[in-house]
Amino acid sequence: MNVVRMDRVTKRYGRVTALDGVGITLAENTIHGLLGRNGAGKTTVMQILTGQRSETSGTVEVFGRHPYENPDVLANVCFVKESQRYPDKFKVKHALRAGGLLFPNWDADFAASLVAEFGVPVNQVIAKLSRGQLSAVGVIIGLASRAPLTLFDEPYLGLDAVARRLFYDRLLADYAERPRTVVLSTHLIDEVGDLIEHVVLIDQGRVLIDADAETLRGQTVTVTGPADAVDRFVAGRTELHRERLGGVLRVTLTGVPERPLDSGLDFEPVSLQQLVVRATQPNGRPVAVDPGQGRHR
Ligand SMILES: Nc1ncnc2c1ncn2[C@@H]1O[C@H](COP(=O)(O)OP(=O)(O)OP(=O)(O)O)[C@@H](O)[C@H]1O
Repeated sequence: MNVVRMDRVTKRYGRVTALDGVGITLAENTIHGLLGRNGAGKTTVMQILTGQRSETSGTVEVFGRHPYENPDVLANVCFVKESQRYPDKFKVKHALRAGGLLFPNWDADFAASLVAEFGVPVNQVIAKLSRGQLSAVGVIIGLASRAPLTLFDEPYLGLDAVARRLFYDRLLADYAERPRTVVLSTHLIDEVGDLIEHVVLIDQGRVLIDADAETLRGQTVTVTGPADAVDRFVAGRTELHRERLGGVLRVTLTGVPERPLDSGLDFEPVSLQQLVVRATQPNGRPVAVDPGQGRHR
């Protein structure tokens, strides 16, 4: 079942077209990576899905209904963002209590264990927390909400590497026991590469890639070799990027299920981060990859 459906969604802010005909479906019980360069439109997508902004045109459905001012939909949605604001005098414990009131699946024991693991002072006024502690509060609320649709818009930017690892580990462990639909928007792609089951890559307001992560990883390679031999191999395939150094050509391709033996060409695997960089850098080329539904091991 799909939890989210966006069809031909456009969002304009005055003269700026932030989203330009976006079509996305997010499957139930899947961890999605919502990736793209600065200003690509990721936050706008998440704001529309969580009823914080309305689309200029197109169709938006979350759990089958439009999310805007729809309490039935929004009770099942948790949106955690880096710039999250809290009332001035709120202490951490107040934010956690609010989480318990807002989210039907809230797990107070889980929240308490995360507070201890992240070392967040619950009696501290939120405005006086360090940047990392503030990020930890968002992450704790996102995890303990157990919302059927949980979106994280880079809320862990303030966390140090150890705390980020803790977040990824707790997310994966909890998700394995209680699957839900998660959207992670991040620029730390290598760090979340193993978590992501489905990739949505947005560039300049358009969806470039919407594909099962495992398939994408397995079918994306960089081929290097003599220019004419590489050109013969890549003919008719979907190119993400090419660079030429003298007589040597290096092309990153997707949709390559098998590497031919004895071709005299060199095939290198491509990480998700490399793929995103190559697909979105100015001489990268848009790709269309068949969407598939993946699940964790
Ligand atoms: N309130 C606004 N008014 C005008 N333009 C806006 C507004 N919010 C976003 N934009 C523009 O819409 C585009 C998409 O912005 P958005 O915040 O969705 O990108 P993003 O992918 O989340 O970027 P980042 O990775 O930098 O957070 C950008 O060009 C941005 O400048």
